Amino acid sequence: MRRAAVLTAGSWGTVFAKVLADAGARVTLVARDREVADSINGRHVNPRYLDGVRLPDQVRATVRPEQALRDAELVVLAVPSHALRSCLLDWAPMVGPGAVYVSLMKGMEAVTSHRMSEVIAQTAGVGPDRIAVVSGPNLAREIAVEHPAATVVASSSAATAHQVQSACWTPYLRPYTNGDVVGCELGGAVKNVIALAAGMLEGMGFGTNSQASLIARGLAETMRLGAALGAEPMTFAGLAGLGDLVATCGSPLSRNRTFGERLGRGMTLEQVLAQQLQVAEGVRSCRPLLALAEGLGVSMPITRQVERVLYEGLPPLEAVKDLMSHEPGPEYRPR
Ligand SMILES: NC(=O)C1=CN([C@@H]2O[C@H](COP(=O)(O)OP(=O)(O)OC[C@H]3O[C@@H](n4cnc5c(N)ncnc54)[C@H](O)[C@@H]3O)[C@@H](O)[C@H]2O)C=CC1
Ligand SMILES: O=C(CO)COP(=O)(O)O
Repeated sequence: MRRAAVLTAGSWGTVFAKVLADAGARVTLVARDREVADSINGRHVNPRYLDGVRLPDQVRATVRPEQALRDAELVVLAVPSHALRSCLLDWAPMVGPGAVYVSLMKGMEAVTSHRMSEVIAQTAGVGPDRIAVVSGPNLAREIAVEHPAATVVASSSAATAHQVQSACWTPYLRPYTNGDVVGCELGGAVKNVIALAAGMLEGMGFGTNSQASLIARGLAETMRLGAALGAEPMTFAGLAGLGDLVATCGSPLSRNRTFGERLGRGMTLEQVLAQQLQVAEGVRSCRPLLALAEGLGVSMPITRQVERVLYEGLPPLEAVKDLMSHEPGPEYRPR
């Protein structure tokens, strides 16, 4: 039986632990809190992040990472992106020599603008053949109740991608492989910023044309950045690109969209943050994404306006007016 460690027991980590167990693995889920671990072991539920969903018996929980990592063939990482480097510095020495690292995360590191697979390679000291990324339209709560969905497993190693694909193929989750790690990670990180903007539009009362225009132009700026970084254009037409943008921008389950909606209704960043119990990755990722884009001479006007709303106090309606007043040009331009 395949052995997997999932760190940690937040929303997506808990649901992905269920996916792996339903696909036949023995899973150890690392919780930060003993109460959560006890509840998973005793009652098979994670009341803090996934109330009402029973986890399979093959999911066991611990608060001790070394217990989970000791014999894990798959090390699945689901922490907020800003915490990954410091977490892995602790965890990587406990990981066995042949284990594959699987990133579920959709964010960029502040200051370095590194993608999560880059942070894994640096801190764990492993080559790209031992890293895979899972991304796609995968709202945790829907996967938890087994609504059918598809996802992408990206790795530069086809063998690793296939290994992770077979580890997470269930009757309700259909994983496709993709060799384009850069494109899959960028799709996941940028869509969170665009979902913040989608929420703002919702909060201001705008309709479907506004949302669809945002999704299409958000995809355009994702693709420009991707092209500059050598990503495959077709990745953005797939699950980790358009698929995830549509899911996240359209769903009230999205934390990023909900965060944006509150800003659109007039709340301040501090007020929204005070209510936020789970991570909304776009809030921290928009700056490193912009820094990356600026360094490459790529224009990301929507991401820039989201940053202005978040960190410069620009009212969302002014951000919309600004975007609408730019001199209109051709629909596609490389930069
Ligand atoms: N929830 C979802 O629907 C999906 C989430 N993701 C991505 O998965 C990643 C994790 O998201 P969620 O599990 O949803 O987040 P969450 O907010 O529900 O859970 C975060 C987990 O990380 C732990 N944590 C929080 N701060 C930490 C720190 N400073 N150091 C170490 N651990 C810390 C928490 O205890 C919790 O176990 C994010 O990058 C997110 O974008 C990807 C696909 C779907
Ligand atoms: O990545 C997700 C769906 O694919 C989850 O989005 P949120 O983090 O906005 O909830």
